[in-house]
Amino acid sequence: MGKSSEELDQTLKGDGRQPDVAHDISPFMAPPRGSPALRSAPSSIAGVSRPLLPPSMPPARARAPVVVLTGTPGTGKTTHAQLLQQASPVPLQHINVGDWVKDKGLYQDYDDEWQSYTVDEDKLLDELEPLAAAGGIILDWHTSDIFPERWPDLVVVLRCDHSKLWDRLEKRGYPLKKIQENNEAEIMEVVLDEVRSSYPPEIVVELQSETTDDLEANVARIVQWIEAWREDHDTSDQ
Ligand SMILES: Nc1ncnc2c1ncn2[C@@H]1O[C@H](COP(=O)(O)OP(=O)(O)OP(=O)(O)O)[C@@H](O)[C@H]1O
Repeated sequence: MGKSSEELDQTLKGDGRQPDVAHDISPFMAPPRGSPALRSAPSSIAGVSRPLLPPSMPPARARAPVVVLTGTPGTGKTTHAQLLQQASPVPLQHINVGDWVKDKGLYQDYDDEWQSYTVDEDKLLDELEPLAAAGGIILDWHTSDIFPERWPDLVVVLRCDHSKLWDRLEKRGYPLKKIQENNEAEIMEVVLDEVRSSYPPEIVVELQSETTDDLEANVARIVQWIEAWREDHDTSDQ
């Protein structure tokens, strides 16, 4: 069933990576690309804001869902994606979109000052379109509002207390300016705002990602959602 705390610890310790240019593809550091107006803050972010429900009228198109895992850099998207991939009852391809952009050259240029790539959104969407249509993917990125509304079956926004987030980003060796930008973005709920203005509320869920318990509970919950999605889609005879 769930992972032992030892295994979870191992997953978490395993991060230890150095700052990677792929993780510099940050909407918070790049020159503004239509960043959303900061609307009034949603209510409490403590815990889950709404029940995680399967879609009621699913399109019969895929054997497995498209799950978007988003959140400010450092909130735990990749860690969740890796564990979800292992725990999922259906095969899911984990796409770290930042890495894709870098590896496949899906960018226009690199901004030295902001240490950030300017993503070529058209190229990126063209690359991802067939995968999204086939289903069975986890899209792991801090920018989620460029994905067409029809793509995701579930959008998970990970949240983290800003002081914890600061520590995580500091451990990565991010420059102070970049830590501040991302920290402020988390406080101002920039990603959550983007998601809320891009996708229907019934497919959006906000989850805390501060502890290993959160991590384990979140993954278990998404797995449950996938089970429900499968039943809804009756994938048994495909
Ligand atoms: N729920 C959690 N509990 C404890 N530590 C966590 C949790 N989620 C993530 N972490 C730790 O925080 C760090 C950042 O996690 P991770 O790389 O998964 O974030 P990310 O959102 O994918 O970042 P980026 O957008 O920059 O790729 C890692 O060291 C990871 O182990």
